[in-house]
Amino acid sequence: MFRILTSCWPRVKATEETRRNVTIIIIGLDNSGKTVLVKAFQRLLPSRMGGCMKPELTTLLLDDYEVSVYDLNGDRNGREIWPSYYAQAHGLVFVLDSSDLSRMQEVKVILPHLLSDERVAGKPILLLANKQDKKDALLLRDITEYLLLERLTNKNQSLCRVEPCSAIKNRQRRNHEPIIGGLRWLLSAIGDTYEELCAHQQPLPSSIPAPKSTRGFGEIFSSDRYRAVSIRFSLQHNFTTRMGKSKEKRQHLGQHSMEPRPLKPILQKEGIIRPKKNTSVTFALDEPKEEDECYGGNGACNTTEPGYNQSPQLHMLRNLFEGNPGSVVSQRRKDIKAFPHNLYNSIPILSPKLFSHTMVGGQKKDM
Ligand SMILES: Nc1nc2c(ncn2[C@@H]2O[C@H](COP(=O)(O)OP(=O)(O)OP(=O)(O)O)[C@@H](O)[C@H]2O)c(=O)[nH]1
Ligand SMILES: [Mg+2]
Repeated sequence: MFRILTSCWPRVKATEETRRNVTIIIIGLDNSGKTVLVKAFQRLLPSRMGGCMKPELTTLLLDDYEVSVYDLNGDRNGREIWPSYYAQAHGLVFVLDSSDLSRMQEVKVILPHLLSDERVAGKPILLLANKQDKKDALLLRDITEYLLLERLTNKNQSLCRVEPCSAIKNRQRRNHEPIIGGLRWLLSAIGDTYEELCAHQQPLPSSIPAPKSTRGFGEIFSSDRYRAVSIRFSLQHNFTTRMGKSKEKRQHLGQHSMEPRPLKPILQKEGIIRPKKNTSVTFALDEPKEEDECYGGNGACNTTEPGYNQSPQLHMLRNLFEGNPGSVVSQRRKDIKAFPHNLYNSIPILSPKLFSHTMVGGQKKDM
């Protein structure tokens, strides 16, 4: 017995030595399901709680990573302290409640601020579209279109993957494959630029500032949900508002006294909500041209490989609207692999600076 243990020890030690320490933060509006998700991770993976000093901290082991996960509150006060954690995080998980249409606009306002923060820009982000078990849950393609995710992630150079999930879906492990798969993707995206991310990492401030009562990030964006849904948008207009007010003013949602309007009928009217169908939607984007690859600056492509003789925009659009199932994209086209699960849709979005424009509603829009 002793001999068996001693022979195993070098291997365990080697694993510990090669294990990478990664910090991620889990954020999103209050009630989106962050804590339930963390509990699911704790059930599914070897884990350690942060103890009484840091109740928001959980440590997970997955693959070659030891992951410190901070579950941050999403209410108004909680949002004020998110920024204290940005510089320490290697990557982010943003959780949204796919069924809470009345708060989608809040998410839409928060995300650009989050992704453009200099402590966040360029870091990989996993967006978990939670509560897919609810019958009103929005489809992934509607969420990504509405939140302008492709544009946002390109602009801020952040790799982003959107994963539909249900944190409370019954407890069998296979039902949680989307969240484990999503976490794996996040870790591997972090692993690809680990040294660079570590070089910019800063430790948590010794004391996290208490939320101020002055008007801050949390207050601007967490104002009452019915005001938030009064913003109108349309696919044709790239979801910009039509209120004729200045951009800055439009972002301060609370300033408008428009009648609250339910979001779902607007989405339906604008053709954004399509019949519910669990088809997969995948973006497949290339990195900028390498010597031996196609898609030069002029968009020309000489390869004869099947499926590669189309512009990246068209390819992306085809995947988006024809719902090519079952493919997943890693950072380069040549690394595209079979998608490991088919329980839910998935939209991995890869966004090195690739496009000067995007296709929305069949129209070319400048970025
Ligand atoms: N139907 C359904 N309910 C869920 C799911 N995930 C979480 N919930 C419920 O949503 C509510 C909020 O979940 P929490 O995990 O506490 O939300 P949170 O994001 O941590 O909220 P804050 O800590 O306040 O920011 C709870 O009642 C959960 O049971 C899900 O996938 N489906
Ligand atoms: Mg919570």
